[in-house]
Amino acid sequence: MTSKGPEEEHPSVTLFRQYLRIRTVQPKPDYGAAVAFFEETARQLGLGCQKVEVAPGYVVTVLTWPGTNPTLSSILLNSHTDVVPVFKEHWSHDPFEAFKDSEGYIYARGAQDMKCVSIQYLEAVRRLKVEGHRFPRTIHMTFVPDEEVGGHQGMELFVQRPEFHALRAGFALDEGIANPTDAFTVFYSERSPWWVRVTSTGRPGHASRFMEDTAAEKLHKVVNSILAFREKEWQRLQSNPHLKEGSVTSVNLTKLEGGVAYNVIPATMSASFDFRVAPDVDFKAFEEQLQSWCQAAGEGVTLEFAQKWMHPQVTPTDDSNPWWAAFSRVCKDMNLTLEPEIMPAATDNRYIRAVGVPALGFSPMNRTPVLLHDHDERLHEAVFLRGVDIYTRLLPALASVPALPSDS
Ligand SMILES: CSCC[C@H](NC=O)C(=O)O
Ligand SMILES: [Zn+2]
Ligand SMILES: [Zn+2]
Repeated sequence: MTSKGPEEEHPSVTLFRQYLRIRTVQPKPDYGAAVAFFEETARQLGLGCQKVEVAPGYVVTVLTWPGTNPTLSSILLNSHTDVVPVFKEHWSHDPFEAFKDSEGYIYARGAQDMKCVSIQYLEAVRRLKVEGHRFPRTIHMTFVPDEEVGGHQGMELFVQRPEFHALRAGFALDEGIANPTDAFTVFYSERSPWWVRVTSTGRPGHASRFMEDTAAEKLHKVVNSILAFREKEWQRLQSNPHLKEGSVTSVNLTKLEGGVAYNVIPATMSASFDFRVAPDVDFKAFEEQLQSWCQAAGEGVTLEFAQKWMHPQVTPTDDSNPWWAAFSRVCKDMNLTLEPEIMPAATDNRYIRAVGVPALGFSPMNRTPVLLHDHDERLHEAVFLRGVDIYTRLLPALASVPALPSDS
C-alpha cells in the first residue's frame, strides 16, 4: 500500500488525525474538546447538533441528518469518544500525535478503537450530502462518553432519556474489531460482563501453626473450581473449529487481596474474577453454580458482583431481519466477506439492544492486526478510507429500508 505526501493527504484522513490528537484518554478524558470538535464538524456539514448532558460533565453529542419521511424510524450510528490509557514507553510514536509513517500507517490511541469509525460515519455523510442525496430515514450520529469504563455515565443513562426515545432509532451500528484476514467481522450479540469478587473468611492466628478453616484454604478451593471451569471452556473452544471466542464463557482471575504480614494468618482474603458469559448460557443456573462453588469451599465464603449484565440480546443475521438483509446485501455487492460473531468484550451495543433496537457491531478494518487497547495501536490510511467507502454504500441502503411494521 502506498501513501500520498502530506500536501496531498485526503481531507478525511486529515480530519481523522485531528480527532486522534484530542486527548479523550481515560481516566481524565478531555470531553469538552471532543464535543467542540463535533459541534464544529456539524456546522461545516450542515447537520443538526444536540447536546445531552446525561450526568454532570458527561455530554452525548447527537448530529442529525433528517430523512425525507419523518414517520419512519431512524438509523443510529454510535461511537464512543473516550480511549483507554497508554504505556507511552512502549510506543514507537507519541500516541496522541497521530504520526503517519512513510507507508501510511497512522499511530494513535483510538486509531482502531474507535475514532476511525466516528470519522468514517461523518465522512460518508459528508460525501452523500455533497452529492445531493436524501434518504427516507433520518440518520443520527451519537458521540458518547465513558464506554471504556462501562458506559455507566454514557450510553447506559442515555438510552433511558426522553432525548434518546425522541430519536426513534430503528437500527443501530456501533463498534466491532479489526480482522487480520481479508474478511470483515460483524458482531450480532455480546457476552455479558460479570465481575465477581469472592470473599473468604476464616480463623486467624500464628502462621507457624497448622490452623484449620483458614480464609486462604477456602479461597483456594473456589479459585480452583473457577479455573477448572475456565480450562473446560478453553478446551471446548479449542476442540471445536466452529466455535469463536465469543461463543464460550471466559473467566480470568484478575485480583487477589488480603493479608497483613508473613506470620499472621489473615481472617479474610478475596479473589476477583472477570467473567464474560456467553449469550446462550442459562444465567440463573450459572449464578447458582457460582454460589455452589462458594458453598462447597466451606463456611464464610461469599460473592458479590461489581458488574452483572443480565440482558443479552441477539440481533438476527438472516433475512427475517430487514436491517441485516440491507447490510449484508451491500457487503455482498461490494464483494466483502463477512464473519458474523459474538463480541467477546462489552460495548455500548448491549444498552442499545436491551432497549429493543437491533444493532450490529462493525468497524470496517480488514487486513489489519487487532491492536485495540494495545501498544502502537495503528491503522493504515487506505484501510480507513476504504471504510469511508463502505459506509457510503451502507448508509443509503439502511436509510432506505422500506417502512416496517415496527415503524408505525
Ligand atoms: C464491563 S464494563 C467494561 C467495558 C469494556 N469495554 C471495552 O473494552 C470491557 O471490558 O469489555
Ligand atoms: Zn471501543
Ligand atoms: Zn475499547
